[in-house]
Amino acid sequence: MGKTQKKSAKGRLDKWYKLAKEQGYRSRAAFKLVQLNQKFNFLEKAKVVIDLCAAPGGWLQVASRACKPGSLLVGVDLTPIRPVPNCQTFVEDITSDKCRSQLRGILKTWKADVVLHDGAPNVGAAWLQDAYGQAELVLMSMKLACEFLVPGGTFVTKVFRSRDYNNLLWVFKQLFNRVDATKPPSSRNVSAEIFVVCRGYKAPQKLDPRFTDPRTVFEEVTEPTPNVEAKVFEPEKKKRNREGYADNDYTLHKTVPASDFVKGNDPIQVLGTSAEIVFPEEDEDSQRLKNSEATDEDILIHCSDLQVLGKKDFRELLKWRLKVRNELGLGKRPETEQKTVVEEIPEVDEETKMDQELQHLNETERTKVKRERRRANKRKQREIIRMQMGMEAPMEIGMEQSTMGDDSMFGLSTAEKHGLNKLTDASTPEVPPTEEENEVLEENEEEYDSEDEQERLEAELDSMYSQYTERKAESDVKYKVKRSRGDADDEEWEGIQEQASENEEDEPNEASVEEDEHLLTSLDKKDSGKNGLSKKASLFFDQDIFEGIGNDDDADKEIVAMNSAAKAKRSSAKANENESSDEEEKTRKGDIEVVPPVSAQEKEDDWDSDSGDDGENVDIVTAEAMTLAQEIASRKKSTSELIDDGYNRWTFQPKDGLPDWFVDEENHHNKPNKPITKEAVMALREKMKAINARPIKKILEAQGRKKMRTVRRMQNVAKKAEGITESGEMTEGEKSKEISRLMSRAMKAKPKQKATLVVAKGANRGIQSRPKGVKGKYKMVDSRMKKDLRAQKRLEKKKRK
Ligand SMILES: C[S@@+](CC[C@H](N)C(=O)[O-])C[C@H]1O[C@@H](n2cnc3c(N)ncnc32)[C@H](O)[C@@H]1O
Repeated sequence: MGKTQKKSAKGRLDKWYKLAKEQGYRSRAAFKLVQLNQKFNFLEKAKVVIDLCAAPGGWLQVASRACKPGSLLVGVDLTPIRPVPNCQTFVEDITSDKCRSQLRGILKTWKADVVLHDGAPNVGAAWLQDAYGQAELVLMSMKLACEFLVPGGTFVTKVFRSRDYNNLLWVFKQLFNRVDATKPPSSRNVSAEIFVVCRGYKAPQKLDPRFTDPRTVFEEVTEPTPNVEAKVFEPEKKKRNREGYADNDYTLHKTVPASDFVKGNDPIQVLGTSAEIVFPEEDEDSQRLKNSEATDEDILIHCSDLQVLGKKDFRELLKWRLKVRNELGLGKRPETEQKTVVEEIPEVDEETKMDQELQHLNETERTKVKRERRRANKRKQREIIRMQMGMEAPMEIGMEQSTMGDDSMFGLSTAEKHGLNKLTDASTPEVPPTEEENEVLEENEEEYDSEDEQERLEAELDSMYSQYTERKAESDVKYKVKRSRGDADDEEWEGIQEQASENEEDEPNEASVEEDEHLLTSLDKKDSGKNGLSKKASLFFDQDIFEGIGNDDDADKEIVAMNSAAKAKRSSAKANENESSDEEEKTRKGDIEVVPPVSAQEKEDDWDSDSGDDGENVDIVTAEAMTLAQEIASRKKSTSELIDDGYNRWTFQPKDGLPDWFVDEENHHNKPNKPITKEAVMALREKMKAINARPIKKILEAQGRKKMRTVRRMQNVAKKAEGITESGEMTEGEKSKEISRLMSRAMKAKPKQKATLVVAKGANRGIQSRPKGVKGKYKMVDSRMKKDLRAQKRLEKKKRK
């Protein structure tokens, strides 16, 4: 960087040239489109692309690689283009009517998503003339683009920085929503070319002919006095006042040494008239400036092309100049210079008036849009309230599932937009907002600053989420099952003990009562010689923190008393059944029993009593539950271990006040990873196999019906047999014969009525009703079926032989 690039034949063979060779592009220009597309992303979505002035075809190659397969790519140029895969090309002058009709013939009723234009008349010695010719060509290409572009389409063109540059830009802005001028890195600095990407074609019903008439567009605008300050400080606003290259001075690329810019008294003049600030090696001061700490990469980039800088960049350069002036010991800026900077930009010309008018119009438009948005929000809110009151179904207000994606009300993006970013931003470091962001923020603040508004939005968010879950449950059975299972799981996990006592309400399980009692007893005994505690436990309880616990631990005693009372209640129930034990009798007397440490055997008994019949009939359906069940059954885990396991980082996660969608997401993703064993999985599989092996309900019902029919038949036979035995007309032999005949008839299943097969051909082809002449059950078949059957029989016969 810094070195002036020479526009010599050797200079052309730069890295882009080599890269183009390497990647098989026909021209180094291809990289310009690659880089433009990287920045603005217009090719990926395009289905129809027109490349005006396409020879030798580099841009067409890029388009054919970037667009979707099957896209229509058309290239036109004065010179023939060698065939490019997936592209159609023809030779024509883009300014001619023939070109237009040929394009129409290829595109038929289609419209182009992107129109590219990289045309340039052969820039020779007569620069001024050629520059005008190029600007005219651009205008013609724009005219063609307007005819073929879809609304919202993109037009990419190359423009030379000349007198007409600003006029062209002004026209583009009238026809497109966004106009960006840029110089891709692969475009040589010495070249005056600049690329303009115009997005969002407004597609006016009638194109004002003045926009495409070179005489009107390039009409001279008289500039009373050149205003360099305006160029630097208001480059966007004052673009139309730029006079391009000075008369009789057609040097395309003016450079100025950095030392001149820094030492000089009129930096603004320099910035307004030069194309590049260079750091020549022979200039000691410039080199010092280059190596200065204040000179970062951004500054070097700004210096390399002043023509594409904006207001902010110019300010940065001026700030940098001040810094390095101090470093060079040049001190403060001379008075005159300071004056220049603060000086007000003179306004008053007609152009400024037009600008002001335009600004005013824009302002009015913005206010209108804002008002409409606010109204739409209010309407939506009213509709939601109506819906919540059951006055309207969600579909009636157009909240379909499709809107429930990222952009939906509970999508994070929307939530953030509506000021709910607190939820997601907690850990994000604060980044100072840019000017544009500030504007947006201010707008948002204006609209959503009140707390009521936030609450309303949250309520809206919640209600839409519940609708979403309902819809999801309706359409997704799996989700329904999962949710119903999940609801049970969703109850806050309060540890195993609490859950157990919840289940049994005021009947705490015996093991837990004894655990508590045992703990207290152990604590009691701590002072009196730590009986019953292991050495490790004794050491643990020896710590200062436990001092005095054993003496006045009323709370714990209260717990034990409560547990004992519950136990007493249960014991009395048992006593009624004459099954009272000694222990229970003691409890009935109201004693707070001091239980000796539980021995291994007693512990085992605990397990036995735990697995008692009063437990709920729990169905184990997950591998985690099966693992736990096996551990309990095989006594790998004790009660206290289970309780300990119940306390983890998920145990006391507060869920109050959190929105449902957030809690659902948490339940889905943030959950304990409970261990499972291979045995548990196998056991579960076996269980499922056994369940699957059971006959299904319908079969069971059919079997039952059959049984019932047989019983009824037998009852009938019994009645008839009674009649036969009582009859006096028959001999004993005849009677028994008749009865056994009746019996065998009743036992015989009625032969199934066979269906008549009717071939669907001739008059029977495609009929919906009963075929003529067919009685009873029938089945429509095609001739093929019968033939297949015959073939099968033949084969079987053959095998038997
Ligand atoms: C810089 S080249 C285009 C390079 C091309 N984009 C690529 O990537 O290979 C400029 C082209 O514009 C063409 N051109 C100039 N005036 C034209 C016109 N009136 N109609 C059609 N093509 C024109 C020239 O023939 C030349 O091939």
